[in-house]
Amino acid sequence: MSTVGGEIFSVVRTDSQTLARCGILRTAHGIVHTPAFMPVGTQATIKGLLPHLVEGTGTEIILSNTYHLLLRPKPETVAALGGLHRFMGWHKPILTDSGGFQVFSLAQLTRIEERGAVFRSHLDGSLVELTPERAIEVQELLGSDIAMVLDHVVALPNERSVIEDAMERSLRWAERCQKAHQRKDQWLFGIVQGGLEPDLRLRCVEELVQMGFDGYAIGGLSVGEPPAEMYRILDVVAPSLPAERPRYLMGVGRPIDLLEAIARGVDLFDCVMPTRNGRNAMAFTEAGPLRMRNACHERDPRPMDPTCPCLACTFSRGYIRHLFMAREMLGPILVSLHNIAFYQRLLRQARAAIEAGSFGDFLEEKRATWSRTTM
Ligand SMILES: O[C@H]1CC(F)(F)C[C@@H]1O
Ligand SMILES: [Zn+2]
Repeated sequence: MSTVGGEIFSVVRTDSQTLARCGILRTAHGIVHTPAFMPVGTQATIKGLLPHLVEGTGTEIILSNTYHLLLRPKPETVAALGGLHRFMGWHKPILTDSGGFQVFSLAQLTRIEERGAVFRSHLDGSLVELTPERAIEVQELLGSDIAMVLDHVVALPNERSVIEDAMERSLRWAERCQKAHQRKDQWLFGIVQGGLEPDLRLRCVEELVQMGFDGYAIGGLSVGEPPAEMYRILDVVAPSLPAERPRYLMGVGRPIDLLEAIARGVDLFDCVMPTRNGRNAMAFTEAGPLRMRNACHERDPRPMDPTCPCLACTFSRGYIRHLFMAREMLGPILVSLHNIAFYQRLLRQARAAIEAGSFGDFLEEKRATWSRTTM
C-alpha cells in the first residue's frame, strides 16, 4: 500500500437511481474528481497540445504508456531528466499503464514465458524483455502517481482455455509486481482479466482483492466485442470490486460507453478516441459527430459546438475545415482540444447528475439523444 497521504479514495456521493458514484482520488500530485477521464499521452505528450491547453479542458489526470517510453527515450533517460512530470511539464496526476496491452498489439514476434514477455521493438526490431519486475521498475523510474501491474492480454474472441491460462498467468505476475513495488508515493492497481467469461472474471477479482491493491482496473474489454457484451461483463465485475477503491475501465471508450460504465459503478477511464478522432477531423458535439472535412462546412460560420466553451469553438467550422483541407497542423490540434473538452464537460455533467441523485435520468436522456448517432 502506498503512503501518499491518507486514504487513496473516498466515495462522496452515490446516485439514487444507479450504481454511479462521485469520489475523490488522492495522489502525490493532487486530487482527481471521479468519475474522471484520462486523455492518452502515449509518448509523454497529448499529441499536439501544450500542458496549459490540456489543463484548460478540466483534465485532472493523464495517461502515459510504459511500452513506448520503455523503447524511447527509455525510462532511465526520463528519470535523469527529473521524471515524467518535469519531463513533459505536467504537474498534476499521471497514470502509467504497464505495457501489457501494447506488447500484444504493437510489438512483433511477442513470446510469452512465465518469466515475462519477450518481443522485438516495433521501432528497430531490437529484442526487448518485459517482466513484471521490469514493468514496475520502469514505472517507478518514470515516477507516475499510479502504476499498473503487467498482465497477459489475449486477443478476443478466444478459446476459454487460452483466456483462463492468460488470466492465471496475469495473477502470478500481479503478485510479482506487488513484491517488486517499492515507491511509497505511487499507487499500484491490479488488473482484472478473464475475457467475456463471468466466472473467470469473478475468480480474478477474488484473487486480486485477496492480494490487496490500491485500485482495480478492468482490462481486456472494448477489444472488438459488441457494447452489450462489455456492459454484461461490467454488470458482474464492477459491483464485485471493493466499493472503497477506485475502479478503472481501461481503454474505454465512446461517450455513451463512459456513461453506461459509470451507471455500473466505474470511476476512471482512458481512451485515445477523442484525440485520435480529433486528428482525423472527427469532432464530438452534443448533437452528434461532425466530419470537419465535409463540404457542408465550407462556409459555415458557426463553431463546431455552440454550447462548447473551448478555444477551438471560437473559430468557425469553415476555418477548421480549411485547416484540414490545407493539411495545416492547427486542424488536428484544435479538434483534439475540442474533443477532450467535450469528454471533460460530459463527465462534469455526469458528476453533477450523480450529486443530484438523477444519473439514471441523465443516462436515459443521452441514450435517446445519441441513439440516432454513433456517440
Ligand atoms: O503534450 C503536452 C501536454 C501534456 F500535458 F500532456 C504534457 C505535454 O507536454
Ligand atoms: Zn469546443
